[in-house]
Formats: sequence, structure tokens, C-alpha cells
Amino acid sequence: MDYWTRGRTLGHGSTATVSLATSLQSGDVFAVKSAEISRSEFLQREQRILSSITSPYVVGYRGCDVSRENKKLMYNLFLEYIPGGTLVDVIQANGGRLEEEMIRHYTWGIVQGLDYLHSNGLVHCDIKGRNILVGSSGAKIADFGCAKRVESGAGMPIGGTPMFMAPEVARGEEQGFAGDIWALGCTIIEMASGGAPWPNANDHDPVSMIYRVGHSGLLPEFPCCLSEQARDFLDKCLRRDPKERWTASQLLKHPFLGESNSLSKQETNSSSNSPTSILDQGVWNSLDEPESLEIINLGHTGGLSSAGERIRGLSLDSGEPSWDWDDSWITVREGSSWRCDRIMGDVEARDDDVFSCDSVMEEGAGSKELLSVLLDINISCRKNRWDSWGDCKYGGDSFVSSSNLYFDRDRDTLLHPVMSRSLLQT
Ligand SMILES: Nc1ncnc2c1ncn2[C@@H]1O[C@H](COP(=O)(O)OP(=O)(O)OP(=O)(O)O)[C@@H](O)[C@H]1O
Repeated sequence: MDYWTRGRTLGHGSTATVSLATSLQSGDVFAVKSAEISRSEFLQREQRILSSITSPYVVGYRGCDVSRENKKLMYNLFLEYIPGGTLVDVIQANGGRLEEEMIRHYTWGIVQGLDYLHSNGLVHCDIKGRNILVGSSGAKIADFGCAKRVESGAGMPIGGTPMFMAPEVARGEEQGFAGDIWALGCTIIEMASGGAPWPNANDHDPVSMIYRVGHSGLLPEFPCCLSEQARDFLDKCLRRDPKERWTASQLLKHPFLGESNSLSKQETNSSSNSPTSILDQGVWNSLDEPESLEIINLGHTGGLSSAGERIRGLSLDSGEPSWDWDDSWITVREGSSWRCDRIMGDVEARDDDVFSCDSVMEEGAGSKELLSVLLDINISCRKNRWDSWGDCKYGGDSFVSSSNLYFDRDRDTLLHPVMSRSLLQT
């Protein structure tokens, strides 16, 4: 890609912003996922993975470059533009839940994608509706910022979204192919119910979420609207023991996908980019047409001016659980630790204070057992009170997306999304 211009924003994650773009030579439209180069570790990891694979069920790779915009060096990953939005957008556009025929259709595409990835030794690690894009031929797996190769994955931190984590992943034991299958099961629940796989869980409280998934012995509730066949499929995905879960290639032969699946097969055989089914047509009609592209000429970024506004923008626009942004947060990176100069309840936090799990647990909610394995966490807390776990932030040497909680096992560190956003701007 030689010369290109950036168009309207398609979406935000906290690791990157995705915009529409157009090639000045060919006029081709594509998506560009960009992050400041100093904060592009996840994006570069995604580039390494996407550039090595190609499948109709995975968002297509189109190249990468580095640009200078607003005096900043940006790392850009070029992707196939998928106009239908994410699966979550499609669920919302269909009144909050999908009919079983649509669930079958999208599930078939996701399982095809997983079968391809797994047979190439790749684990996605963050399957969920928000990371599935919907094209004219069905579902395509996107957002490979957490993905890893099984042969090199042993030393890598566990990543993903707590609400979609398999029990063995939540316990920090392993994150393999079977973890993606569990997350697929959670995504089916998302499609069938329009809600979270653990409906009563507090997704602002990721630590207790992880504890519940990993140690409670419970399963997410199966939506009652599903047929027996679909419930049986779900049962094969949501086994707590990863060895009992079916593989993607087994799932492709399950009657839920194997029978009466003419829609999926017919669409895969089509090379057209236009919607080819009534179902898709409904989706397209409900979504915005792309706006005309605005040339920015690699030297201008429009939009939000101050760092604070940009942070708030990330917080508000991500569409993820609304992590509170509060100006009373002060987090400063200093050496390898984080400091906070606020008074919090009975505890005065001084620079570089390190709170033990016990002192935190006096005020924190639940999950002591899990925290006991996370020693020496550096914690900053909001002014005047210890809040729930969802409002605490945990130090570490990385940054993450608004929806994801990263668990850095080398440093025994949990990273909280709010902190990631402040990290992005400091
Ligand atoms: N190829 C694409 N075509 C169209 N829209 C896209 C494309 N890739 C991403 N998007 C939009 O941009 C949003 C953010 O993309 P993505 O999830 O890849 O970013 P991220 O920074 O990795 O996010 P996260 O915070 O979930 O890790 C998506 O939810 C989607 O709305």
C-alpha cells in the first residue's frame, strides 16, 4: 500500500483505532487499524499472525506501514473492510437476540474459522461477539491482538475477556484450543439471549468474575429458546473439563451445523461481496452506509483535542462495559511501579506503596482465594474510598483493551482497562 488516506472511524479498541481508508492508486477501500508506534505491541503481534494466514472465515490481511500523523509515528495494519459491523451490532440490529437459523449461520462461520486457526497451530484467545465481524458471506474472526501459536504460547501471559474465559484459562492453567471452544459457547449464548454468558455476574468486577468461572464449578445458563439440537451443540462447547470439549472439526460434524445448513454453504460458494441472503439484507439495511472519505494526508488527525478528551473518547466510544472515568484517578509511572497521591478511606497511599492482598481484601469484594496467588500487586485506588474491584487498578507493564483483562503471570499482575487508558496517554 503506497499512498492512502484515512476516512471515518469504524471503531475503537483501547489498543488501536480502526478507520476506513482508501488507496490513492487503486481507489480500493480497506480498514486501517492504527496505534502509536510506541504502543503498538499488540498490533504488531496481530500483524505477524494475520500476515501468515488466509481464510474466508478470518478478516483478510492487506499489509502494514508506519505513518507520521500529528507529529506522531503511527503503526498501521491494513485489513479487509467488513461493512456489516460486529456480531454484537447485528444482535442489536435484530432486536437484541438472533433467531436460531441466524445463530447456526454465524456459528458455522466461526467454527470454520476456528478449525482453520487450530489446524494451523493458532489459538485466538479472545473469541466473543465483539471480535466477530459480519461480512456478506457470514462471520469472520477478527482482533488477533491476544492470539498466540501453541508452540510458543507457554511463556505468554494469559489474555482474554473474563466473561468469556474457560475455567482452565481463568485459573491460569492453560490457554489452548479448547479455550476458544468455550468462548464460542459463550458467544452462542450472547447471540441467543443478547446478554452476557453469566447474566448475574458483575462485569465491572473482573476478579470475582474470574474466580467464579474458574472455581465455582458452575456452567453458564443455556438459553431456553434454543432447540434440543442447539443445546446439545452448546453442551459440547461448554464442558468444564477442556478434554471433554469437542474440537472445532468435531463440531463441524455436529447435526446442529451439519444438517439444514444450506444457507452457510450456499453463501460460502458465492464470491460476491454483496449481501446474498434476506438475512444479510436485513442487516445491511439497518447499518450506516460508509461516509465519504476525508483525506488527511498523513499529517493531520481530526477529532478530540486534549489527552483527557481522547481518554474519555476511548472510554465512551468503545461500546464495552462503561468503566467509569473519573478525574480523581492519578496514576503516574515511575520506575517499575505505580504511585498514587490520594487519600483513600483509612489508608493513605504514598508514592510506590505496595498493598498486600490482605490489606486490600479488608475493603475489596470477594475473590480472596484468587488474589492470594497474586502477590505484591501495586494498586492505586480512587480518592476517599476503596471501591469494588472493578474500580481498582493494578500495575503492570502493558496496556490492554477496554473489554479485556490481562493477567501477566511473569509479574503476577492483573491489568485493569481504566489504567490501560491512562497508560496510553502518559
Ligand atoms: N476490518 C474491519 N472492517 C470494519 N470494521 C472493523 C474492522 N476491524 C475492526 N473494525 C471495527 O473496529 C472495532 C475495533 O476493532 P478491534 O476489536 O480489532 O480493535 P482492538 O483495539 O483490538 O479492540 P479490543 O479493545 O476489543 O482489543 C471493531 O469492534 C469494529 O467495530
